[in-house]
Amino acid sequence: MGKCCQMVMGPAGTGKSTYCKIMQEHCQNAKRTVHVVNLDPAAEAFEYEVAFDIRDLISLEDAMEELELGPNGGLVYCMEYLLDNMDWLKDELDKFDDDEYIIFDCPGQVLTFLYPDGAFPFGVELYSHVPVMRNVLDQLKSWNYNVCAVFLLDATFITDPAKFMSGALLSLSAMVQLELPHLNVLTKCDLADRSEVERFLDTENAALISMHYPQEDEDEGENVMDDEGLGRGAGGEESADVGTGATTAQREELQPRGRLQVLGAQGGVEGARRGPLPRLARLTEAISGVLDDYTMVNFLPLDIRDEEDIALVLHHADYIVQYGEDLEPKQPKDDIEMDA
Ligand SMILES: Nc1nc2c(ncn2[C@@H]2O[C@H](COP(=O)(O)OP(=O)(O)OP(=O)(O)O)[C@@H](O)[C@H]2O)c(=O)[nH]1
Repeated sequence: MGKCCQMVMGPAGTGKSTYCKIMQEHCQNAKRTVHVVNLDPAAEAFEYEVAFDIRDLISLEDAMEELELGPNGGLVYCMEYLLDNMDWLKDELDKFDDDEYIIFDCPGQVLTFLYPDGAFPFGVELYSHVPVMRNVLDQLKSWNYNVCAVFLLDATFITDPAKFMSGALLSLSAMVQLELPHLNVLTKCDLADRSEVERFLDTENAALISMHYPQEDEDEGENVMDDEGLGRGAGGEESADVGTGATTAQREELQPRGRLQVLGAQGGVEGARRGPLPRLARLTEAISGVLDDYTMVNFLPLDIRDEEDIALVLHHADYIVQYGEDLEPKQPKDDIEMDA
């Protein structure tokens, strides 16, 4: 049987370590061996049985202290250090038998700033903007590992489809950059209403977006964005920030820059509550339409209290990495009894 592994990734706090723990327990109960490896140099504690730990090679704390780096630079440095020391990883992996199944608990994104309501972490995109994770994965593949990316997103995101969609785009960018077979999992389903989760997953993104942010009558003063992403009325005058009464400079400080604006914030915290500007809402809807049309990002729900959910996620991952393909088919129990 070939070597198989899952790379468990996703934004910070989406439940990567918890996923590894419940998969390990599930497999132990099924008398199946999996090894969980910690590849997060920022990890503090985890509840699974760790096979080996990147922090024995380098930890984020040491990198930040010794090189006077911030958390983003420190994390990228640690992963590059791993890449320079792949013989360490190879030596550790070689201690396992050839047919062992490994689950890698990968780093989350570093928090550099927060979405206006404080819930969505964005930062250095280790999986899409720097090549280091891709290079680590290429090495694993060259050592004959069948690799599956398991990308986790928090079910509580479904309360805001635009936020959920930005998470789906993160998953998509990881898919594009890593070029790995990919499984998307919606974690923490125990915290959400199950029927709501099912309804959400069955509804197309574009429909969700338009339900959540109904379009206003755009003839009545369409907003447009200038180069700096500040809202202006149709006549070109700068729109007042009704929610906060903030000055332009204050609003600029409140507003996250770049792609976040595409997904909808106008005028800081209050603006984010009001929803996106009409033009941005149309863009968000168009992007979600593309995701729908090409069935690019689908999620499997995971409630960690539900063994069927856990088994189904594992089954999909096994299928992707072709785990057990060359196992001898088991004799059905009835046949064994009849033989005896
Ligand atoms: N209710 C519930 N809480 C969860 C679940 N998964 C994770 N959590 C909680 O969410 C928090 C973060 O979980 P972790 O498993 O540490 O998440 P992570 O993605 O490994 O976090 P980082 O390594 O910091 O990126 C912890 O307080 C967990 O107890 C879940 O399925 N249900």
